[in-house]
Amino acid sequence: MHSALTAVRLASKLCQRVQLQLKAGEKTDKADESPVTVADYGAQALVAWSLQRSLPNQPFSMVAEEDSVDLRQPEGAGMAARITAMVNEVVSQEEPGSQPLSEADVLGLIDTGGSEGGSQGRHWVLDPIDGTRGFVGMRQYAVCLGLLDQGQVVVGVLGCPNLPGGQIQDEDGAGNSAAKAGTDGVGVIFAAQKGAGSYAGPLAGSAFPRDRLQLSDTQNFSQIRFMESYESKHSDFSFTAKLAAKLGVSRPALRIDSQAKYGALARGDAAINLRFPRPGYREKIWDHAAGALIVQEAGGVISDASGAPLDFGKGRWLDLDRGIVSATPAVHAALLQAIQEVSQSGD
Ligand SMILES: Nc1ncnc2c1ncn2[C@@H]1O[C@H](COP(=O)(O)O)[C@@H](O)[C@H]1OP(=O)(O)O
Ligand SMILES: [Mg+2]
Ligand SMILES: [Mg+2]
Ligand SMILES: [Mg+2]
Repeated sequence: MHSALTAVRLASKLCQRVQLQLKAGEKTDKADESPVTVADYGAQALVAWSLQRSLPNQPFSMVAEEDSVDLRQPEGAGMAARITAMVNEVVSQEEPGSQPLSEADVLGLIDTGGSEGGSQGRHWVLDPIDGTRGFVGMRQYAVCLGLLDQGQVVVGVLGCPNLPGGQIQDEDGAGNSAAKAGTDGVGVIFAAQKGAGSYAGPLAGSAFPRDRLQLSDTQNFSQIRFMESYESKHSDFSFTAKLAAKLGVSRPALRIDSQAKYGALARGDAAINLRFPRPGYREKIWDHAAGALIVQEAGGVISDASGAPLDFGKGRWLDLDRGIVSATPAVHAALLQAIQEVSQSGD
């Protein structure tokens, strides 16, 4: 757990610096049209560097989102140099006097994320920046690190540099319009260990997060609200609006990017998190592993749209029925019922 916290904090530091300096043109779009920035790559390299340094005698396997293929093309050379410089800036602060990493070292670190994972052995699961669109748009994003042991998530850590430390009250108070990283009380780290609970605390500093998260269940649908993606292309807002109406949830949706939603759910900012991507979209394990454990250890429930638990031991992808839903237990049960009814009604 200590190594995961350290790795996420270092990567978050790099992301915060890059977000402050974001320049147009330093973003590429992958084949699936999702953006990727110097910070996505840099954060992935730093997490690999930090974990290997903290745990030198353990076999290292990591399932992570990015790879260095585009950076090894001639067009990627400038970006690779910039990433190497960013990574070295953080490394030299962490380990003063150390030999700087070469570009080849950094590309090699990024490529340690190519593991297939699975139901055997231990594998780190990393999304170096979840919510890259939020990152580029100066909204929410999260550095997400999980540890799989025999196919089960046993550790989950989320670094959320732009998340307010207190509960989000109003819909646009979610840091969506103004990233205030570094200002007082902004920046939260969530951590969970299987069987040992979920905790939240300040991202800054190095203290173990101390606030134990325990969800209180409710059936009061007129009071609760749900969360969903900020990006309409990531989830079907018309379906979620029908679900909310069916449940009697009248408060407007809280729309924020990334797995910061899972942290927000675990601390009670909202009672439901809904995600219904377009048909054919394949969910990846790094988009949910850390957040799922944080929700479960706080007393929440997460499943696919049919109620089946998520199986993180099947490789890089999740195999599931339509969407992913998480909520407090009684609300989750009502939600599954509502999903069936709204799907059957066909309107
Ligand atoms: N077309 C898509 N549909 C659904 N999710 C997507 C799509 N493209 C990228 N994502 C991923 O969805 C997650 C963001 O969800 P949300 O909108 O709820 O924050 C991210 O992991 C993002 O990837 P990435 O990690 O590259 O940002
Ligand atoms: Mg991406
Ligand atoms: Mg992601
Ligand atoms: Mg990502």
